[in-house]
Amino acid sequence: MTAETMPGGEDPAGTTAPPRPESGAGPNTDPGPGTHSSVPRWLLAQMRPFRPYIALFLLGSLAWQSLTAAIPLVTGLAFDAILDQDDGSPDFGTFHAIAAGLLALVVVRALGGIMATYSLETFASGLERNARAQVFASLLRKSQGYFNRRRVGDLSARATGDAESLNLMASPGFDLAVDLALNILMPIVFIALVDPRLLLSPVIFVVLFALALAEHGRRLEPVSDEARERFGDMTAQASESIAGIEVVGSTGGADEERSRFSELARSYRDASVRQIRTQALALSPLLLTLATVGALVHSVILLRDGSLSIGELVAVLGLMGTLRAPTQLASFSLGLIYLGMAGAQRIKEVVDDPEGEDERSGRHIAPVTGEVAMEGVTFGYEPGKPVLRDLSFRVAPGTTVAIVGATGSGKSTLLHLLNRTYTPDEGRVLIDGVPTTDWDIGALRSRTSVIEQDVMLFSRTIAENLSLGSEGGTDRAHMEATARIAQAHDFIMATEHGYDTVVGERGATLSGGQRQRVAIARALIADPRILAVDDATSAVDSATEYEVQRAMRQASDGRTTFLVTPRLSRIRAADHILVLDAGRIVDQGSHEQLLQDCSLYRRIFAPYLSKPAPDGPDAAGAKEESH
Ligand SMILES: Nc1ncnc2c1ncn2[C@@H]1O[C@H](COP(=O)(O)OP(=O)(O)OP(=O)(O)O)[C@@H](O)[C@H]1O
Repeated sequence: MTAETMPGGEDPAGTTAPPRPESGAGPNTDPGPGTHSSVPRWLLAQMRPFRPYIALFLLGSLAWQSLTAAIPLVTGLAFDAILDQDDGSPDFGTFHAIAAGLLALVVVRALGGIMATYSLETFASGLERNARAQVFASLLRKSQGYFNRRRVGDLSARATGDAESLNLMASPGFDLAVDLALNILMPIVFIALVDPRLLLSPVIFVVLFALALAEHGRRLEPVSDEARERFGDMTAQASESIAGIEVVGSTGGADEERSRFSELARSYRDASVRQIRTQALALSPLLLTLATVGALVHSVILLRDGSLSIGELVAVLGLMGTLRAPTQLASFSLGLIYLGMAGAQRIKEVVDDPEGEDERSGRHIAPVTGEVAMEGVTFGYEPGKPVLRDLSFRVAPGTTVAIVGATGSGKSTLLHLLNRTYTPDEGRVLIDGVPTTDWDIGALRSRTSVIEQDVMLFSRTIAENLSLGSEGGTDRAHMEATARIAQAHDFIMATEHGYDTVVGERGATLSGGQRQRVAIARALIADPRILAVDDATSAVDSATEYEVQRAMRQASDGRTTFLVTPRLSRIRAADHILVLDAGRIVDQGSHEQLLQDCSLYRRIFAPYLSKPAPDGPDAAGAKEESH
């Protein structure tokens, strides 16, 4: 059975890429954030699509357990047929009939067992798959701010280890729990059939056992939560260190990273040991031994009375024996269930987090023409700490806007508001006069491209990286034409398989300048009307820088372009310049106007105007172009 055909593969909870509710693209079955008020309720909702499998599992288990309990009883009858005849001669006719019945019971029991196992495994793996899909789909809907405040490794631990804990909770966790319940119920029913007076010991046992389990569960809950949390911490540290392995290596921080990781691995191990130790401290096996001794003593008394046969005594002891395995496994089963509940809690925290709401799309769909305005925009990454304050400006379609300001003044942040990577806390960002919050996010982003300072490529082919985001891919001719504009075609063709060359993770096998040009080509493929370029080319050699600058110039042709660049010639050539200081626009206008009116602008550029082509960027990151 493939994942797609599994129950729940039809996405009962709106787990896989649910349509945006406002887009009108189809029914959104996502229960939405905050609708599961508790973990058990959330788990029940997850189980709903698997009801037929759960029913088959229960039926199969019932068949297995009832027949397992019936076998000692029927064996007892066989003993009686041989030993307990009034005339002293064994009744082989009855014995053979009982033996044939036993064979039939064993076959039916095996079929029940197979049905139970198949249904349970389908249910368990489906539960894991759906939970994982929900985490992933909900992460894709989250706002950028959500990720800024969380560790990637911990989030991926929720989609992997925590989702797997749901599988283990179902199988063998639930399996053992159901076995346990039936294994206790069945012998009790059969013992009652033998002689209701014999219920005394097992019933006392069941009551004490239930009390012991409840207490055991109370102790297991916190240690299980802690084990899952520590697992998340450890995974987060591992993925951060691996992602930053270059820095770790180049700064000689490997020993420190190793000891940090060892520390977290030790905490996880300690938490797991605490969980297992708590699991092992279950009283139930001791209780069962006492109950079996009680049942034996009671049966012998009744045998002496003559009110119980030897066959019945054998049957009762056999039935008490069937309690042993599930009793021993009860705490193991409970441990898995509590670990699963802890995992479910962590998954639920992601899936039901209302922060995902930030990204809800508006309904406005229209071709973007490229008029951009901000009206009193204030924004901060953290509440109460604005990075941009009260920004206002308006530019016509096709304008090139340069943003200048000291490092940390908020230039990159401003670019991220244009395509609603972030939403302003106050004020409005208007694209063609419509607030970004009213735009259908797909329509807005399909014609608004941002070229980041830190270019991110996926470990896929160059062609796949280039057509990222264009539904149905991009035809090769268009891709090549765009790569030529971005000055990327020649170096792409020089790679081993051209456009089909697979790049390393995050584009590691390409140089900084090459990555940038792939990013420019990628941004241009959708023919955006608004282009935001965060250009930090200072790290590349001058020949590459020239190529990148040429690409940037061509890319901005005919588009509303927002430019954060260290290149003075590009700033000077811009139609409009915004001067940022500590998150405020202190002045705006053309280069000449600003040189005349803005003292900060003059301070930034005066040294380079009197002394062209300096070697490095100044405090504002501005330098004269060398080509
Ligand atoms: N993801 C983030 N989470 C929290 N704070 C952030 C984040 N990104 C930037 N900041 C903070 O916002 C402020 C503005 O950063 P931003 O990157 O916009 O400045 P910038 O002018 O582009 O700087 P630079 O010229 O160095 O690139 C800085 O104080 C920075 O620490």
